Amino acid sequence: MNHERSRDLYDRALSVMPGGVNSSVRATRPYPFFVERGDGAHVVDADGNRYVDYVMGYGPLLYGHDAPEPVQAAVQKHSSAGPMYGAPTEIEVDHAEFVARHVPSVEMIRFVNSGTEATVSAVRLARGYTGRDKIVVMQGGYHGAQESTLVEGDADHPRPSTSGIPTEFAKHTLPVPFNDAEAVQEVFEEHGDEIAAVLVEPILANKGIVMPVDGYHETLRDLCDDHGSLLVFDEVITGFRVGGLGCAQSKFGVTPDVTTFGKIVGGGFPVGAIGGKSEIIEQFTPAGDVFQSGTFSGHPVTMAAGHEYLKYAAENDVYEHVDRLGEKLRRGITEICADQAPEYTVVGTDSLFKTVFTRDAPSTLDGQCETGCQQRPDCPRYDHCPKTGGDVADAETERWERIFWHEMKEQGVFLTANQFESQFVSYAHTEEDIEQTLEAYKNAL
Ligand SMILES: Cc1ncc(COP(=O)(O)O)c(C=O)c1O
Ligand SMILES: N[C@H](C=O)CCC(=O)O
Repeated sequence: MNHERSRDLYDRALSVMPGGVNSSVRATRPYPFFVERGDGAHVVDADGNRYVDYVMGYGPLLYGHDAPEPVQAAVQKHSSAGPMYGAPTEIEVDHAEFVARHVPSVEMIRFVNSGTEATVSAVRLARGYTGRDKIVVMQGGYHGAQESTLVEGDADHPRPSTSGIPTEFAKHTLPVPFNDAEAVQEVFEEHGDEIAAVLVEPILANKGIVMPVDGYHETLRDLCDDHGSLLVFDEVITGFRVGGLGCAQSKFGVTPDVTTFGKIVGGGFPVGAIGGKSEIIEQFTPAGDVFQSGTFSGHPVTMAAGHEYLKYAAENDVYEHVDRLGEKLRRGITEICADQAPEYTVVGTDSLFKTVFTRDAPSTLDGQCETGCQQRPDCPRYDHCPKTGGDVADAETERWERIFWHEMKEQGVFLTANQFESQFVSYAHTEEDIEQTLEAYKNAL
């Protein structure tokens, strides 16, 4: 493939943008391809190369690059009618009502502009509501570019995971290993009456894809109830992707006090949201005294796109389609791995998928699970499935980034460029795309 124009654009970008990009994950080595346009499930780069796209904007694009006609019409209508006012609009109410109707934990919602803004506001809300400072997070969890959660280490020795965050800030954050009930119980024994919230992605979706083991979310729910802390599900990735319109909380049958959203709820436009019980969400200003505000919040174009996105999903076979193709991909890749790379583990659920380049040979070689990792105890590879962020951090990340990702790209398949980011099937993907992708996996692996 020829990438000359992308290389030239990257040269120009490097002199005016740090690392040549506006978000770190885009800086693939030796240089990223620059996208000219999307087309259904595909993207076309500046050199005219076409790829089957599983990055899907890192998750928002449930329909691929051609939104259904009602979405496009609503976006055009609202952009030509304003596009914004600094005053409330009916479409914000429509969208809030829709989300509240479908997501078990949501009675009220505040829309913001990014997933990061949603989790920042959720943490402030939890602290304001409980009058406590500490939050529990999962090692390997990701909640955007915010001070309270860019923290690594463990509950005894938390430290900022990036420069620019005062060490003092990190002492209010208690990281625990995902899926380890004992570890979080111990933290509650020691700090129970100081903990404002447990903030957790219901599925770790920024560290490979790690499913919760049976009973883990129930344990978190019980601990929060017993200690007067809030359970916050960060559904920025899983929201309206896993578990359909009820989100991951309906799939797992555990209702958090607060849910953060982003990505799909904005229909491809910048968005975030914090939803939950009225009694809690009403602590936000101006109803309550936890300050929260934003010039672009509830932007009519975003609200219209998000609302039509979700309405279309409610009225069509969207989740049936993306989940079926997701399963087909996971099964196909699992079969290829069983044959060519049995030490690798296929993970994911619904329309999420990833291959974790696990280093150790599996403890059981006589059968791969059929649909990728669902953390089912009866699966022959249950022990081998990643259970924590640390299990994925140990995978062969260099092999993914330096070799595999490039091989796939050269065969016309655009995957997320590191071992940790999820990949997404959209409504625009076809059986033919899946076949092409599996053929590429076969060659690349
Ligand atoms: C689970 C989760 N929370 C929060 C965020 C932050 O969202 P944004 O990038 O829109 O700020 C992301 C992704 O970036 C995410 O995956
Ligand atoms: N991990 C992030 C969200 O899911 C990747 C998107 C980004 O930060 O650009």
